[in-house]
Amino acid sequence: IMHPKYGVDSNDPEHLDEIMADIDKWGIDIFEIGQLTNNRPMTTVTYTILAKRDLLRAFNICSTTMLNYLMTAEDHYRPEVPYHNGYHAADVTQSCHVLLSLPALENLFTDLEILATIFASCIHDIDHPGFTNNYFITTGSDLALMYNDESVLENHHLAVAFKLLQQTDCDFLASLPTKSRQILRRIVISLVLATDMNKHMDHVAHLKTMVEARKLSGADILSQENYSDRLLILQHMIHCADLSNPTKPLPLYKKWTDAIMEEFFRQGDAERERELDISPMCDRLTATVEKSQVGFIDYIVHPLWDTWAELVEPGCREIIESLEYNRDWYYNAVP
Ligand SMILES: COc1ccc(/C(C)=N\OCC(=O)N2C[C@H](C)O[C@@H](C)C2)cc1OC1CCCC1
Ligand SMILES: [Zn+2]
Repeated sequence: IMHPKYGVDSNDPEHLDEIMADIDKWGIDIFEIGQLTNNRPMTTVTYTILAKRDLLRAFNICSTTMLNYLMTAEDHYRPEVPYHNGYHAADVTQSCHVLLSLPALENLFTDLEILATIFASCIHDIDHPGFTNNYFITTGSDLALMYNDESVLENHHLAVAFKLLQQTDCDFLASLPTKSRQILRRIVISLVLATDMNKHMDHVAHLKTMVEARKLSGADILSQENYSDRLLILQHMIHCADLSNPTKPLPLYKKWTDAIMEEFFRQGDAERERELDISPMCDRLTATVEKSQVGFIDYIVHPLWDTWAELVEPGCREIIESLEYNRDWYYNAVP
């Protein structure tokens, strides 16, 4: 069967063609893609990237099965959640796609590792309820009970994503040899668990150590051999993509900020309602949005991207410049 060019139908195919021409570029407008595809940004972006990278052919993946899985997965993101919905999944997937194409990483990863990274990105927040791990732990939720308070949401995203493969005509990995399936599953689990903010500091430290060690030994940081180093780079990559909003063109970044703040404020409303302590930055009555973004960039996003930039230099100089421009904009916007 023939499928639409980007896997989904559009109310304005010419306009979609124009936008999708930028699929390899940092700063593509994910919101516009969603509007042109009846809220299917994740399916559109992921299918286009897999097809463009020839991964469907490389692994003999049937397009219909792939689209069945992607649509079903996208249906398991919650549209009523302001930030952690299908738009964020599409954004992180497309961002990883661009980072995978950085010159410094050329020929480093196998097709299976690339397929695993794209798959992990598009499902990494699936069925996200719009509250933080801490909220589920503090309120003694079933989810926290299920996962013993350890990376609660990230474990849930993985369980949901792999369970969906069992739905009729959704197992796009059916044609992979068992060994490949096992390797892919291991990488996907490792990458989604790496998006847990609790692991952030360890991550940055671990990558810094690796970069320093490689510099001292004079070895080419990005040579093929070491599997665990390649996995570490992919973990850092998806974490960078997950925290890439402040590095995007300002109009997009501001939309992401509005979305995350509304999501955090709804959590704050629930905490106020339940007479719990209101989490940091979650109180809509006292929040300082601009100041919080400056702190987020200075303490979390900039150090993360600085470490990444050292690894792939000079590949993400523009991204860092955009981050620093945006930081100054929010700094000057502080009332
Ligand atoms: C565009 O802005 C954001 C985009 C994404 C996020 C997410 C999903 N996680 O980010 C890390 C996080 O949740 N943190 C853990 C703890 C709540 O302390 C924080 C400083 C960092 C947060 C964004 O901004 C936040 C941070 C400053 C105001 C709201
Ligand atoms: Zn995420």
